[in-house]
Amino acid sequence: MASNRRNGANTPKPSTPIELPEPATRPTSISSSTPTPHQDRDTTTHWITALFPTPLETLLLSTYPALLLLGSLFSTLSPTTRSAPYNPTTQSHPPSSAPSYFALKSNLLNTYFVKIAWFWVSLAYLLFLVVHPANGPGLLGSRGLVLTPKRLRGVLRWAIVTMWWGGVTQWFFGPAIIDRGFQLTGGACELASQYEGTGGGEDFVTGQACKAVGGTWRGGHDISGHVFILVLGSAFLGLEVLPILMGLRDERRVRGRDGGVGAPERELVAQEQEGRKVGLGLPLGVMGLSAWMLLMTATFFHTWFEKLTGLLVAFMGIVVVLFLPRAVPALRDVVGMPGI
Ligand SMILES: CCCCC/C=C\C/C=C\C/C=C\C/C=C\CCCC(=O)SCCNC(=O)CCNC(=O)[C@H](O)C(C)(C)COP(=O)(O)OP(=O)(O)OC[C@H]1O[C@@H](n2cnc3c(N)ncnc32)[C@H](O)[C@@H]1OP(=O)(O)O
Repeated sequence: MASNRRNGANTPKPSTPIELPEPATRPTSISSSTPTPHQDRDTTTHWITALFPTPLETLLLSTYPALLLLGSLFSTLSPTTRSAPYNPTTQSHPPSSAPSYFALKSNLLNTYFVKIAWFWVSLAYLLFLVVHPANGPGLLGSRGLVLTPKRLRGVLRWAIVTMWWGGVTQWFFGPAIIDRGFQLTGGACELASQYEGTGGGEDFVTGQACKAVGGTWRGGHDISGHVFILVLGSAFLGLEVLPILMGLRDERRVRGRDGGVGAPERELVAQEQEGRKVGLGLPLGVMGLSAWMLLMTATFFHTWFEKLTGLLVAFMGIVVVLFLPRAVPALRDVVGMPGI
């Protein structure tokens, strides 16, 4: 239904549509003109429908709530997990009675993947930008790296998503948004006895600082940082590479005048194929690991409400960077859209 409307079956076309080179998965025309009064209603409808995800994007985005539900359901139904003691303060099962290897905080994927997940997401995305031929002549080609507008806008979208990750988990003009939310909902640092009577628990305004002095970060709502970072990173990567995966935009393929592929062109085609493999391999790998760790997080850690808020805060960043520009031409002119 939504896709029919987006494809213009029922919606009158705005007067001066910008001709964007649209991949198959995008809305077909987006107006940048100032609406005249009689166009207001149509323009509003168009503005809203432009924000809707395409069917493929809906499929990608709905895997996140589905994985969270699946994990939560498994933890409720599995007799082993249900009967294992759970400590809400540490948000985990005590290691001595952990129902699975992935229920341990020290599991290898948690230590080397999730705990530094933004490094992996950034590496995968920046590599995709610099080697994949859909973004312009790439690092692996004999023509060398060309700084195309697509690459610059891609870096800008990454920078904005990175700022959202940083603001939510690291620093937001003081404590990060997760820590501020925890305190606003009544949470505080309960200090170990040796610190009592010194500065007081109020001195420790982040969960990390509190745990570092042996205190307990207790009482407020703690958004799941794991759900947040896994969803934000993998949805960003997924929505960025989807148009290239599905649209099969092959405009950089080099052909001779007769339409055939000659010897120098063959070399270029081989380089481009290498760029495609390397460029897409890491993002897809990071997405796969994220899906697995999201399932494990949903199964063994956090309450359902902490997982839900982690998901919603991640989606907020995705909507602003990847969906809002479709409806706001001024924003689109600056940050662009994936694949375009
Ligand atoms: C065209 C021009 C191109 C220009 C570019 C040029 C070249 C490009 C080429 C190459 C580029 C090369 C390099 C670029 C690469 C990078 C640049 C970017 C640099 C970086 O960017 S570098 C930053 C790295 N830095 C991170 O990336 C940190 C990520 N980190 C976090 O942001 C937090 O850490 C977070 C969100 C994870 C908070 O998490 P949290 O752990 O505190 O909180 P949560 O509420 O989720 O968990 C409560 C308790 O449950 C446990 N728990 C839950 N789920 C679990 C599970 N599934 N398994 C085991 N334990 C689990 C937890 O372990 C915790 O336990 P406990 O507190 O005791 O640890």
